[in-house]
Amino acid sequence: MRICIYGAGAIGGYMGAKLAMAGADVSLVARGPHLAAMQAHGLTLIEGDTRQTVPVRAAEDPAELGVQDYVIITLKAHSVPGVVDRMQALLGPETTVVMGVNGVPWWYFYKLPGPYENHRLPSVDPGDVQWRGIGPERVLGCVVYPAAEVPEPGVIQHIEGNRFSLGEPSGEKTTRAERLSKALGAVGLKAPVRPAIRNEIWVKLWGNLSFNPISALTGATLDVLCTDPGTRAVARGMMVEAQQIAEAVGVKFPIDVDRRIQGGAEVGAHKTSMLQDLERGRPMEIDALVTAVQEMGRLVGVPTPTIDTVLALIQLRGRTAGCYGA
Ligand SMILES: NC(=O)C1=CN([C@@H]2O[C@H](COP(=O)(O)OP(=O)(O)OC[C@H]3O[C@@H](n4cnc5c(N)ncnc54)[C@H](OP(=O)(O)O)[C@@H]3O)[C@@H](O)[C@H]2O)C=CC1
Ligand SMILES: CC(C)(CO)C(=O)C(=O)O
Repeated sequence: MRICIYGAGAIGGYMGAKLAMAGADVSLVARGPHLAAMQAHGLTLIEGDTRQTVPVRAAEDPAELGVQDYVIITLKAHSVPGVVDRMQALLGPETTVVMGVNGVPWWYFYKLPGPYENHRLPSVDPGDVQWRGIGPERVLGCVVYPAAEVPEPGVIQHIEGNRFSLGEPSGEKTTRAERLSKALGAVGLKAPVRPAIRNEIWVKLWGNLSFNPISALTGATLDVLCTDPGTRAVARGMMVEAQQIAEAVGVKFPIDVDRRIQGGAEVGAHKTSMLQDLERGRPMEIDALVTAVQEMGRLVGVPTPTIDTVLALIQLRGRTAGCYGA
């Protein structure tokens, strides 16, 4: 089984290292000093007290890697449209593409029974570039739970978690999903196949939608922003609006808003990825995490006053910092 990880940074590097250490046929697409370090010295994974280095097949140009059975995309959401052309070298008629990316996925409405079936989301897929160039029929949905970082080029620091939930947009149990689940399970990752992956996408998104921009606007860590009465109320307001939107498109939440905020508080003094990106002057994942939810609200007719306010603030914050927009 040939697996290529496209965007082998923190999350893709973690997954890639686990696969490579177990002898799987895995290759990595990366760039810059991180790619150069992996090519020269291999990929190092630090997990707890263990530090292991493994040789990996890594390239910037996917054409060097050939057609794959699975392409696992672990880029930031805003980076995916720009690589669709290059990715074609990895895609054959049977290739499955796993979207290991936070936020509302561009394929969201594919095979979703109801009035919005096959609706497109310009905020995450401008010009339908992914819909046309990857194709929703190739897609296996994924919710990424582990936390990881790249402390220096060629090195992945695993922080916590090992679950990558998988699910077909149609909810069907398929051989391609089961095969990947087994392959990831065999290397020490958890990859359950879910019958309703969108439910899980929203539970994760609840936090990213609200905690991430609030942390970037305030500089606060999760423990603080989830317990400060003012920011907690803002997060709660965003999440309640999001719940109304999600339920309007058939999502069922297994927990309530307050339990989800409590979960965020329990993560502790952790900076969200959006705050980290802002501090490092890197592009922020605003559109997949927040703008797309506003767009879905407009689509289903749910007002989003709290989301609109926070989105306006974080977009301007991102622009003034050179981390968002043109
Ligand atoms: N890190 C985490 O703990 C978690 C992340 N996620 C989600 O997972 C996804 C991936 O995040 P994460 O792993 O942190 O991101 P990273 O930025 O660490 O990884 C993405 C990698 O792709 C590389 N890349 C970008 N564009 C290209 C390109 N055109 N060609 C080749 N390589 C490219 C980046 O290089 P460069 O650095 O040069 O841009 C980087 O090494 C995001 O959606 C994130 O929100 C979800 C849960 C936790
Ligand atoms: C820390 C957490 C869970 C916040 O929602 C996250 O996923 C992120 O930082 O992107």
